[in-house]
Amino acid sequence: MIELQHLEKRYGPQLAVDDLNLVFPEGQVTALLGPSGCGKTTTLRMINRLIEPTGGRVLIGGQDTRNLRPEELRRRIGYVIQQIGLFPHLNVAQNVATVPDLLGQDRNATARRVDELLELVGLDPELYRAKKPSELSGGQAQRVGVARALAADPPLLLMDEPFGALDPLAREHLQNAFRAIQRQLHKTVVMVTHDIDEALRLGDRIALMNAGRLEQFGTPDDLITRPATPFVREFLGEDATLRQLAGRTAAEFMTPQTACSWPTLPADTDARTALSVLLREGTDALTLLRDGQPVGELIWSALRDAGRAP
Ligand SMILES: Nc1ncnc2c1ncn2[C@@H]1O[C@H](COP(=O)(O)OP(=O)(O)OP(=O)(O)O)[C@@H](O)[C@H]1O
Repeated sequence: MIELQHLEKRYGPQLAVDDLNLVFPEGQVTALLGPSGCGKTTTLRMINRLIEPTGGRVLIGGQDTRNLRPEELRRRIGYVIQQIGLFPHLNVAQNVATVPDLLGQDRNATARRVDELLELVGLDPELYRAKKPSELSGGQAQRVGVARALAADPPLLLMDEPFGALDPLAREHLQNAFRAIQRQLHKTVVMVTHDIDEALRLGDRIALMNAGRLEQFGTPDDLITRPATPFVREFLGEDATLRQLAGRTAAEFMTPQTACSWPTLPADTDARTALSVLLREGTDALTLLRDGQPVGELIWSALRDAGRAP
């Protein structure tokens, strides 16, 4: 568990992070969401001491991080950034093995682990193990970055816009891969994003920040249906998907289907509520009912695509 207590970062007169108090739940993904410049990255980097706070403290497993050496701390915490930072002269396997090698772990065990991780992120080890970063697409390099962060099996993972700079299709693939990995590994993840859609889809919890302060901490459902402040309502209101769903029913987005394969919901439920139920259930679809009978399937992508330009 990671706990921020009165965390503060001051740059001259400016407070980039202002008295932030937060507990990131164990085994869950928390999305740090908010507009550009609100302090998301600064907050993330204070957790692994890439940035030193000017006030307050960070506790990891109850231990004050000021009492740990920064290098030691960083080895225990996986870190994924958008500019992946793979070592260009090392091949994929060597990149993934960086931390286990640094820790002097058994070479054979590491080689097996590298292959497992490459499979987990959807890269065939036979094909990719020996490739150099320059031979990878952006999406493949991001996958290697995720595998590398998982290689030392850290209980904590910090991710800064990990799927940014990818085209929408590659981004969605990698988001799905991440969801599948997380279902298996249950890491405690803090993920910075400015993308509402991504925070709703991947976050078990969302911490919405504004000007260095916390506006709301809650489940995606909490933020959509119970915004704590006008800022939260307005920020989520900017999301194209949520805007398109306003005033419409779930039935308008369903595909006819008489089988009952998913959690159920009445077909005349309003579409925003249906979205929040989908997020809460963590499934890809819901079965819609009329008079207790299945009439259709509401798939996540149908709701999301409502907000995308044709
Ligand atoms: N080294 C620095 N010196 C001075 N000001 C800084 C420094 N780093 C960040 N800031 C300021 O602190 C504030 C928070 O920056 P931060 O990078 O944490 O925001 P962010 O929410 O991650 O933004 P973005 O989504 O654009 O990356 C910004 O106003 C930024 O200009």
